[in-house]
Amino acid sequence: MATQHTAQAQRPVSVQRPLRVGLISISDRASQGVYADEGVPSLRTWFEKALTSPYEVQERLVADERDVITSTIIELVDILQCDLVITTGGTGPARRDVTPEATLAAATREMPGFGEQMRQISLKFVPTAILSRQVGVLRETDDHAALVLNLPGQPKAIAQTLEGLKDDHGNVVVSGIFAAVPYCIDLIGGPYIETDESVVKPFRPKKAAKVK
Ligand SMILES: Nc1ncnc2c1ncn2[C@@H]1O[C@H](COP(=O)(O)OP(=O)(O)OP(=O)(O)O)[C@@H](O)[C@H]1O
Ligand SMILES: Nc1nc2c(c(=O)[nH]1)N[C@H]1C(S)=C(S)[C@@H](COP(=O)(O)O)O[C@H]1N2
Repeated sequence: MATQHTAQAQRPVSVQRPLRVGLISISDRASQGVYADEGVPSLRTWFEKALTSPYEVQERLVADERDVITSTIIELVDILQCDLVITTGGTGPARRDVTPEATLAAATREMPGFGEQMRQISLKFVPTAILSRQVGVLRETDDHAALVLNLPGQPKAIAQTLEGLKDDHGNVVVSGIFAAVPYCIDLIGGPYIETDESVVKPFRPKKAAKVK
C-alpha cells in the first residue's frame, strides 16, 4: 500500500496522555524551613496560567546537595516518567550552588540553547544574569525521554525566563524559553502541549502543528 505523504503524516506522533511535569525547588533555607518555599508555588502558578492541555505535576523541595538533586531528577524521569523537569535555584557561583553539575550528572545529552537563551532573557531584567550557570539537558532511558531545565532561584525569574519579555503593546521583545518546549517534547516522544498564547506562544514548524 502506498504511504500517504500528507502534512499530517509528517507530524511527530504524540502520545495521548497528560504531560507529566516534575518541579524541583532547590534551596538550603527553604528546605530547612528558614523561609517558605516560593519556588514550587511560583512554578505551579505559572503552569496553571500557561498550559491549556492536560498535565500532571510532581513536586519536590530539596537542599543544595548534589547527589540528592541528581537522584531526584532520576526518580522523576525514570520512575515517575516525567516528560519535563524544571528546577529552580542553586545555579549561581556560590560554593553550595551545584544544580548545573547535579543536572549534568543525570543527563544523556546537553541542550545548550536553553541556558544561552535564558541568560539572554535575564539580561533584559538584571545585569547579574550571566552569574547563572543554568543548563538544559535530556535524560533518555530505553523507552522514555525528558527535558530537564534549570531556572534561577529568584522566584520572579521563573516567569521571566519561561515567558520572556513583552513591550507595553504586547509585542515580544525577547522570546521566553517555553516557546521552544512544546516542539522539543514532540520530538522526544511526549504529549502535544498547548498553551494560552497570550502568556507564551509555542513555535512549531508548520508541518508539526496540529490543524485547529
Ligand atoms: N525556594 C525559594 N523560595 C523563596 N525564595 C527563594 C528560594 N530560592 C531562592 N530564593 C531567593 O532567591 C535568592 C537567590 O537564590 P539562590 O538559589 O542563590 O539561594 P541561596 O542564596 O543559595 O540560598 P538558599 O539555597 O538557602 O535558598 C535567595 O537568596 C532568596 O532570596
Ligand atoms: N531572570 C533572572 N535571572 C537571574 C536573576 C534574576 O533575578 N532574574 N538573578 C541572577 C543572579 S543574582 C544569580 S546569582 C544567578 C544564579 O541564581 P541562583 O543561584 O538563584 O540560581 O541567576 C541570575 N539570573
